[in-house]
Amino acid sequence: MDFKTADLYDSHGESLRVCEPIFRDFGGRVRFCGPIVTVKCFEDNSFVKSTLAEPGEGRVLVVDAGGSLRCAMLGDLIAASAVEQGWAGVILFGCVRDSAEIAGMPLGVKALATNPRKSQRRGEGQRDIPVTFAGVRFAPGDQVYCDEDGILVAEQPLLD
Ligand SMILES: O=C([O-])CC(=O)C(=O)O
Repeated sequence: MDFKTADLYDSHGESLRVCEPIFRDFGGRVRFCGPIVTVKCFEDNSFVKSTLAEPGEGRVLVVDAGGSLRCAMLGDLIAASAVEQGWAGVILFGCVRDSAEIAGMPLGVKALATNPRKSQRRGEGQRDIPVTFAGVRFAPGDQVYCDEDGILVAEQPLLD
């Protein structure tokens, strides 16, 4: 997968949605892209766990976790399940934990920060709805492109 977000921006300009630069990279892959699947949840990672246990088929899970810094929505076990199932990555508007292990995994992970506290699982959340954070709307089926410079969202695939 050979692309740079800066070059994609130069080619496609403001037809792309450009995320505000609030994310850090935690995964072993920094450059990743794919069709978007969405989850919306708050301090409850039930839907993150169940979605990443399904076949990923190279898609990217975008999690609107409300920007909470109070607990982690993704740890090494769920991240390992995402790798096993073939997800390209996770963009998480929230926190991760087990960051040392996640850094060694072939998975893209962009999130806000780390927190050792785990979330509660009450089975609450929503799936496959448009979500908005970091100044950008992420709709299921949109394409997302991530690298060390940031995150771009497009309505159509940009690469061959
Ligand atoms: O289980 C959780 O809630 C998060 C976690 O630590 C893991 O994925 O290993």
